[in-house]
Amino acid sequence: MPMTNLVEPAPAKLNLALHVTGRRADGYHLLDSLVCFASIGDEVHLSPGPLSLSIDGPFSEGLASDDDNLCLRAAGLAGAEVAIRLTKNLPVASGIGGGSADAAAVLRGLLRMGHELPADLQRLGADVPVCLASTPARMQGIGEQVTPLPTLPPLYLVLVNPTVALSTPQVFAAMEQHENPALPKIPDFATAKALIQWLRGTRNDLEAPARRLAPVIGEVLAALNATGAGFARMSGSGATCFGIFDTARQAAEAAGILGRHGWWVVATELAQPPAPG
Ligand SMILES: C[C@@](CO)(OP(=O)(O)O)[C@H](O)COP(=O)(O)OP(=O)(O)OC[C@H]1O[C@@H](n2ccc(N)nc2=O)[C@H](O)[C@@H]1O
Ligand SMILES: Nc1ncnc2c1ncn2[C@@H]1O[C@H](COP(=O)(O)OP(=O)(O)O)[C@@H](O)[C@H]1O
Repeated sequence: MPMTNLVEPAPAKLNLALHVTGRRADGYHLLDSLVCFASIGDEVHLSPGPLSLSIDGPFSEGLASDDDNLCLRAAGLAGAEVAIRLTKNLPVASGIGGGSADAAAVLRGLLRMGHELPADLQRLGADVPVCLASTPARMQGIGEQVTPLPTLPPLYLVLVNPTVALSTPQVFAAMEQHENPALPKIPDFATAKALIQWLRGTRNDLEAPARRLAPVIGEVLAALNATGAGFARMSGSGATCFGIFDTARQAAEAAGILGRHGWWVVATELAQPPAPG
């Protein structure tokens, strides 16, 4: 039965590993990425009505509710008349898929309201297909090949953004080496330790160019390591970095210490899969 007013979470996307394996003739890059989703995220509220968007939340300032907003673009592509309220909890242009996660949440909500998924989701953004399911996946191609993975072990995460917005195209353009090896075989991870061990054999190929554009990323990674992260890396095109901690308590304590830098800091865990239907 189609639903009317509803709320859809838009979980933050994390690229636990991100290899750039080539570049297409149109300039888009081929990726091989282990992607997961955090319980922190934006929130999308949908209700029937003429197409409209209002934005609230800690990062609403500086994000226009105009036709370029990915929420409106997603609803427009689906041909839906819907009133959208976006609660923007995630920093904008920060490598954790905020815009793509929002677009995917609007599309999930519209599905629940009885609409159909539009063709060619990638017109909205390379990350939209993986954000649609918001469950752990291997992402390949330019983002259109999404292979779901088994559930990951519990992860106690701290996300840190030094409040520097990085433009995704600029970070790709600053890469020096576009052809890098693919990810090693992804096993079924029984524990966080096993996952970390595997991550040590992988990279984020966008980290070096992002650090050249925003050297503070190096400080963030050093600070995560200094507060006891078992593993720390930048996500996507940055500048948000994640640390993996042994326990929720250690993550919360580290977040308290890291918050003193004046950065955006949050302790979080992996997202629960979205409710079916
Ligand atoms: C790098 C990644 C990794 O997950 O994450 P973010 O840093 O954006 O979170 C994504 O591929 C980003 O996805 P998304 O932010 O949706 O990118 P899009 O809007 O489609 O593309 C923005 C620009 O990034 C470059 N781009 C994007 C994806 C890709 N596979 N190759 C590219 O070269 C292109 O210059 C493109 O014009
Ligand atoms: N709903 C939205 N949330 C965030 N950014 C949006 C949204 N709609 C459009 N954008 C635009 O998309 C760009 C990329 O933002 P975002 O998706 O947050 O970053 P990233 O791709 O690095 O994860 C921003 O510069 C912003 O202007």
